[in-house]
Amino acid sequence: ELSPAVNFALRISFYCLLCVVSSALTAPVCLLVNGGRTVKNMRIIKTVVKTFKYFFGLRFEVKGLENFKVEGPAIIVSNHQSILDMMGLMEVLPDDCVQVGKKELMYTGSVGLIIYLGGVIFINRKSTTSAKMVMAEVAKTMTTENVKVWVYPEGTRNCTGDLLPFKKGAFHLAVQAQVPVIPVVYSSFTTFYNPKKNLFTSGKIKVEVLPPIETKGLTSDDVSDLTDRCFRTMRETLFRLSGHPSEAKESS
Ligand SMILES: CCCCC/C=C\C/C=C\CCCCCCCC(=O)SCCNC(=O)CCNC(=O)[C@H](O)C(C)(C)COP(=O)(O)OP(=O)(O)OC[C@H]1O[C@@H](n2cnc3c(N)ncnc32)[C@H](O)[C@@H]1OP(=O)(O)O
Ligand SMILES: CCCCCCCC/C=C\CCCCCCCC(=O)OC[C@@H](O)COP(=O)(O)O
Repeated sequence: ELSPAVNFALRISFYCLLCVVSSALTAPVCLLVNGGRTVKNMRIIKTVVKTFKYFFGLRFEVKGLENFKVEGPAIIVSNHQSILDMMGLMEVLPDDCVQVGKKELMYTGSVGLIIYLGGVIFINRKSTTSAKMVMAEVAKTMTTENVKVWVYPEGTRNCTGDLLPFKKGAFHLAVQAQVPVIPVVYSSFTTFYNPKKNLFTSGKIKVEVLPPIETKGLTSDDVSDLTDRCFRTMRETLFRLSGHPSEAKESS
């Protein structure tokens, strides 16, 4: 029998290998079908990534997909626990939706290439000014190009079973473009995935797409309130989905 540490390392290495190999095989398909960097490639990437869950015994139980059916663009915000999130992302990703990612992801070989081809917007987290400039540009183009933008407002991975405080970029973006915010919550992975405990087994992930929060008429003065409201709703949902109702009560 393998030790938990070896078992964990093998499973994570296999996940990374799957990502690297699938990206190398999918990139030429994206180039042939769509000719270059475009959000249309996300449909191809999604089809491939949706098969990954079977290798790891993961099941997704999704509710509220109808909440994505808003007219035109929107900002989607969700909790970010692990590199495994890419499976959960592709499980629910609506058409014409790009993600905001850290620019370091560009330098991960074939994975960087596929992420680039899928139209991911890269930001430099070390420079607030440049990140804000990129986000302001996105606010302009998302309306003209009719795309949704997926942001992880915690700004980094966090697998503690709770949320980190939200950064405000996504909410500035929503107010600048006057588009709704759609929160998406994934239940905590902690029962089946915990790198500190070398835990990575099969498991079930509950996903809930919450009703859109309108931003029409809001100004930059309202961004903090909008951020807080979204944070509270998502935290309550996270605890409800993950089975920690007492903590949800304490936070309200
Ligand atoms: C086929 C096989 C495939 C194999 C599988 C592989 C992959 C699948 C394919 C594709 C999927 C790719 C998915 C990629 C996911 C990547 C996920 C990530 O990388 S998460 C990390 C990066 N994302 C983020 O950081 C987003 C969240 N962060 C923010 O929104 C931040 O606010 C920020 C804009 C980045 C700026 O952050 P910074 O820390 O520098 O500053 P603050 O947030 O503290 O803000 C300072 C200050 O400025 C105000 N502010 C912020 N933004 C704006 C704005 N746009 N306009 C005006 N003002 C702004 C903010 O309010 C603060 O002011 P104050 O404190 O007064 O409120
Ligand atoms: C030639 C270079 C070769 C490098 C090989 C690297 C191989 C990488 C392999 C697999 C990675 C698959 C992961 C898919 C994308 C994951 C996106 C992601 O989850 O990024 C983390 C980011 O959101 C937050 O970063 P931090 O938590 O702040 O850190």
